[in-house]
Amino acid sequence: MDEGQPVKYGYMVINEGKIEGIYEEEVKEEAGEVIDAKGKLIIPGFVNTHGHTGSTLLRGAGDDLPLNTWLKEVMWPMEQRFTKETTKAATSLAIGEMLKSGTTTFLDMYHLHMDQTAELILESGMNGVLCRGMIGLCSKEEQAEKLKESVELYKTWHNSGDGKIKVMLAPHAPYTCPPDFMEMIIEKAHEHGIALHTHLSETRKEVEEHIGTYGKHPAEHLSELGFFEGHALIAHGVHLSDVELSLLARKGTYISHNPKSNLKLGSGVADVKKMKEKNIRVCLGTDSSASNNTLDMFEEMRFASLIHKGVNEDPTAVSARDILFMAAQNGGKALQYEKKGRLKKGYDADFSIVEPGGMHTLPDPEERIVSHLVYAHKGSDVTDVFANGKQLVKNKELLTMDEEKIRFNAREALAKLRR
Ligand SMILES: CSC[C@H]1O[C@@H](n2cnc3c(O)ncnc32)[C@H](O)[C@@H]1O
Ligand SMILES: [Zn+2]
Repeated sequence: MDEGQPVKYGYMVINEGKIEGIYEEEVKEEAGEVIDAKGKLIIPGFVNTHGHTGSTLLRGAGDDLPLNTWLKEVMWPMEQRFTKETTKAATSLAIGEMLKSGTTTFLDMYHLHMDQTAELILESGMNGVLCRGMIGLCSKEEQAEKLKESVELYKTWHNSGDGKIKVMLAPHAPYTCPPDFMEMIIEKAHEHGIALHTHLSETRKEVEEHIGTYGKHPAEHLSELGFFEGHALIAHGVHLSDVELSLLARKGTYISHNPKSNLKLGSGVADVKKMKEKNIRVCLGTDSSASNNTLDMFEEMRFASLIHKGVNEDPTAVSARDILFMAAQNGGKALQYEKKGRLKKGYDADFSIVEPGGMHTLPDPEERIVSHLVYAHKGSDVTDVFANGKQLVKNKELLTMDEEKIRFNAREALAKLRR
């Protein structure tokens, strides 16, 4: 399903992980396996462009706090106690949840055990972008060590697993990475041609403090340091000035819009209507389940579609098709996958089958299907999921992961943390 393209009925042929073709007539050629999705919807796999899978066990911890307090008093003290086992339990749970709700590609910004995350992604069959999140509130030696680790991660994993895994460099945010450290990271990114990802202008407080300290807005400051000269993706962008938005438009920077997290932390609402008017490349992310609290891209799509209509008092602010485009096709581009996020010949066979029969999606004439996908469907309507042509979810069951084990390990790992 592409932007502006109608819903189609037909037959999709998959070969060697790619979409070989989509036909209106039945294909008579012999097939290895035929999947009957009659009466169901086939949609592109979602691309979740911002999250922290390692934080998944903190779902429901530290509710009702603003970002600054939430990070300093809940997240960071808890995360300091995370072991490799904790992170494995958390990331496995996140991958399972994402897969079962139709996400086939995600970006993970985290600072612990990213090699293990890479292994888990490959085992699951999903696609993932690894970002070793760097917080620079430490000694110069530690900063250098974090950057070295990030570059190592790139050298080891970028484009591995037949291109399933990618790596970006990720300074956590301008308020945790002083300009000289930020500059070092940007230089390394340019030296190796690595894309950059960071949290940017998420809260009013951080922007005001940045202006107070440096006399300039954070995005303008990052631009001076060269952040937007290569491929760049920022998360949030809730408090960007008009000048900054125009700058990001000019630079072709991607913005991961994370509406549920922004609402839950009381950070505000990004001006997606204006971003659209300025032709900024917007994609969608959940952030972590500690600030969301689910990783269901259907929910993210619904919030993204509704809040901008409400805040702008304009029901045309963002359409259902705009949102689907952000959740799949633009996400694929933001994460530098050339052929993801579309059901089109030559694209990777990343798709989900969605059950249309629930009472919450009836009646369902053809012209309302896109509307239903954004305004009515939920992740639990996904029955089957494929990535790179391989089936990963069948009849709502994970094929490459042991769900019982994931559930047990998540509870156990949290219990251990609390002991
Ligand atoms: C060092 S990268 C991982 C780091 O990021 C924290 N985090 C999670 N969500 C957010 C957010 O919305 N803004 C800023 N930082 C966030 C997470 O807890 C990890 O410490
Ligand atoms: Zn985040």
